[in-house]
Amino acid sequence: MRKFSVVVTEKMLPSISDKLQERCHVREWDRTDPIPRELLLKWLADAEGLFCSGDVQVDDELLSCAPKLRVIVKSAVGYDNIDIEACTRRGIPVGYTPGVLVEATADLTFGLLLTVARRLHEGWDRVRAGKWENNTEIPFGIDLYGKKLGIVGMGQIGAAVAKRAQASGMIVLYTNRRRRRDEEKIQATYVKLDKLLEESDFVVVLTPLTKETRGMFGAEQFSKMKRTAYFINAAPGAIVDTDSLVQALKDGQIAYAALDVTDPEPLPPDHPLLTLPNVFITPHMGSATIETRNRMALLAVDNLLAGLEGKRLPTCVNESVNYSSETD
Ligand SMILES: NC(=O)C1=CN([C@@H]2O[C@H](COP(=O)(O)OP(=O)(O)OC[C@H]3O[C@@H](n4cnc5c(N)ncnc54)[C@H](OP(=O)(O)O)[C@@H]3O)[C@@H](O)[C@H]2O)C=CC1
Ligand SMILES: O=CC(=O)O
Repeated sequence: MRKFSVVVTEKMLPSISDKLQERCHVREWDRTDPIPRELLLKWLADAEGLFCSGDVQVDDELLSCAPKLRVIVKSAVGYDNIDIEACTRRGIPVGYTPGVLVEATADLTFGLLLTVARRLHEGWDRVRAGKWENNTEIPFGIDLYGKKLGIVGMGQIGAAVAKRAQASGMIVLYTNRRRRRDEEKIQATYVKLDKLLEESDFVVVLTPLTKETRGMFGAEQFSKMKRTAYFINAAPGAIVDTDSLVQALKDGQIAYAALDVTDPEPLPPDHPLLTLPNVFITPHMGSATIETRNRMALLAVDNLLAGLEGKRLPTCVNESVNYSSETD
C-alpha cells in the first residue's frame, strides 16, 4: 500500500505515532518552539496531509505552497489559526476534535474558579513559606453556594461547567448569540451580555475566537462588572483586551482573574499580569489530561487518515467539502 506524505508540526504523542507511521511518511517538528515558517512551507511542497498546531497560521500563502494538500487536522476544538474559507475554496476539509475534551476542560475551568474563590494558591504559598501558625492571617475566600455564575459561550464546555457549578449550589446565567432550546436541561437563565456582567459574581468565558469575539472583553465590559467579581477565561486569549484587564485588576474594577489562556501566549516573564497579586494563571492546560489528550490525538489521526483515503472526516469544520470519494 502506498504511504501518504504528511507534515506534523508538534511532537506526536506515543499513542498516535505508530498508527501514523504505519500509513504515512511523517515529517515531524518535535521541538517545543514553533516550526519556522520557511521550513514549514518547504516541507509542505509535497505534503498530502497537515496535522497542525495552534501556532501555525494556515492562510492563502501556506495553502498555495502546498499544491497536493488534501486534508488539514488539528488536535483541538478551536481553529482560529486556520483560514477556513481559504481551505473550503480549495476543497480541503479541516478536521478538529470537539466533544472529547469537554469534561477535562470543564474540570480545569471550574478548578480555576474554585482556586481563586478559595485562594488555594495563596494558601499553598503560605504553607511553603512556613506561615501557617496564625489562623486569623490565612487568606479568606468567598462561598460559591448561592453565588451567580455568568457563562459567556454556553456550548458543550459551558454546559459542563454549569453542571459543576450547580452541584456547588451556584445560580447559572448564560449568554450566547442564540438562546439554547434545552434551557430546562441545563437549568440556566439566558440574559443579554450586559445584564450577565452586571449581575454575576463570577464570569466565565468559553466562546470561540471569531471576528465578533476578538477583544469582546475590554474596559467597558470590566466597568460593568461588580467590583467584587471574579473573571475566568479558558477561551482563546485574544477575546480579552489584556491591557484593559490589567487596568481593571489594578484599579479594583474587578476583584480577581483566573486565566488558562492569555494574549500573548506564552506571557513574557516581565509581563504586567505576572506582577499583580489578584491574578492566577495556568499555561493553557484545559484539555491536558492523559486520557483526553490521547482521545484528541486519536480523533485527529482518524480525521487525517479519512481525508487522505478520500473518506468523510468524523469531525469536520467545513462540512460543505467533507465528502467520500467512494459514495458522495
Ligand atoms: N483552555 C483550553 O485548554 C481549552 C479551551 N477551549 C475553548 O473553549 C471554547 C468553547 O469550546 P466548546 O464548548 O467545545 O465549543 P462550542 O462550540 O460547543 O461552544 C461555543 C459557544 O460559544 C457561543 N458563542 C459563539 N459566538 C458567540 C458570541 N459572539 N457571543 C456569545 N456566545 C458566542 C456559541 O453559541 P452561539 O453559536 O449560539 O452563539 C456556543 O454555545 C473554545 O473557544 C475553545 O477554544 C476548548 C478546549 C480546551
Ligand atoms: O484551546 C484549546 C482548544 O482545544 O481549542
